[in-house]
Amino acid sequence: MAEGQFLFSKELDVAVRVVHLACALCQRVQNSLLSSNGSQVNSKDDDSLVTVADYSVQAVVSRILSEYFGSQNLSIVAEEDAQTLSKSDLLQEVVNTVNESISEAPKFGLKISNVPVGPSQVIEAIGRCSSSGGPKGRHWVLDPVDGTLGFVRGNQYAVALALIEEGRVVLGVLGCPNYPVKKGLVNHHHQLTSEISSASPDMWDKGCVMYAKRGAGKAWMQPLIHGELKLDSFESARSIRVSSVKDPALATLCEPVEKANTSHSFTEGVAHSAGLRKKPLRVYSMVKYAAIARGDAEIYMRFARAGYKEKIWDHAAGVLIVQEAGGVVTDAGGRPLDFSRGIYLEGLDRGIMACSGAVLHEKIIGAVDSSWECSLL
Ligand SMILES: Nc1ncnc2c1ncn2[C@@H]1O[C@H](COP(=O)(O)O)[C@@H](OP(=O)(O)O)[C@H]1O
Ligand SMILES: [Mg+2]
Repeated sequence: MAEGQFLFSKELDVAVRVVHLACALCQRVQNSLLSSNGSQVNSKDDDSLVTVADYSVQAVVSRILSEYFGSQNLSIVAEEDAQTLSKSDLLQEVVNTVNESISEAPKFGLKISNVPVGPSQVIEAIGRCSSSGGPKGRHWVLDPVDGTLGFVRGNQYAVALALIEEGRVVLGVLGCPNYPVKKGLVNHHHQLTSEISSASPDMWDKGCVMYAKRGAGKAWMQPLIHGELKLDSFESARSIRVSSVKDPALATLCEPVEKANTSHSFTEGVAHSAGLRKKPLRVYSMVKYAAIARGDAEIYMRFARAGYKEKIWDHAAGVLIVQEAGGVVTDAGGRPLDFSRGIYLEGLDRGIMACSGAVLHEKIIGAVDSSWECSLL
């Protein structure tokens, strides 16, 4: 048996279970939010949104990782900030949501003390996630709700948890509660199937959790569990693989929905010059990486405005899953993304591109270079 097989086994097991638990939490909050006119949403100082789900997932993940791996030397890099929550009118609802989620942890095979927590413990759990990562040691990286805008709009979002060791991503887990395992991202009419999937007796119609371990050469997908089912083993996991399409004319490009987060006009020019013919799929969150890893799309491009610094929690889990599923992820200069330099992807050359294989990747890199000179980016 390969020596690396057992490396990070416990970490992966806990991370997958905790992401399942977090997805269940998010689904409840998203349902209640959509029926209550957004009373569970605040704006942050940078005008982005934060919800009860963002804070609650961060608190639950922090408590469970501390329980399993000890709080002493635990380093967690995550998006939400305890001080902002302590002043927010969402605090009580967050406390209730955290307690509700922790009480169902056994269903996900997680053991954690079920004594209800109060506001100060929730704030402490969130505050524990203020590590800034770096090149040495082990760091968990969490985006509790990636694509918060998609989340509040009843659309796609993801829960993303990764483990970085000595500056390299070694585990990636991505929960995609509105990405049905069976139906995929688009229907027969090429329309996004992003609305919340309706109740169905078939578990493969539900959202999914994907995961990968560095060096395994494989990535996996499981359906979310619902109702009285328990997550006892990982038998329901199937391996996923990137698409084998090499012809740009047949390739699908994924990109952010928000024009503030990428230059749609630049990527349109690149796509045209590389010979892409299909309409791009605009999708919120790291579900774009999931779509590449599953073979539902071939290319993900992201060109943020000059001066914006990409954060590691928006990429770590997705990048590893795409790579282990057979894809290639680099910056626009063809270099690997550097997760070793703190909370930002420092030194990123222009933009990010994830492709299903080397042939398309090379064509896209070439098209970026030829389009760059004429662009105003
Ligand atoms: N100006 C900007 N350019 C690029 N990305 C941005 C941005 N402002 C915010 N983001 C990031 O884009 C993420 C959403 O990605 P996408 O556009 O692919 O759906 C946000 O994650 P959160 O929703 O977790 O805050 C946020 O971190
Ligand atoms: Mg994010």
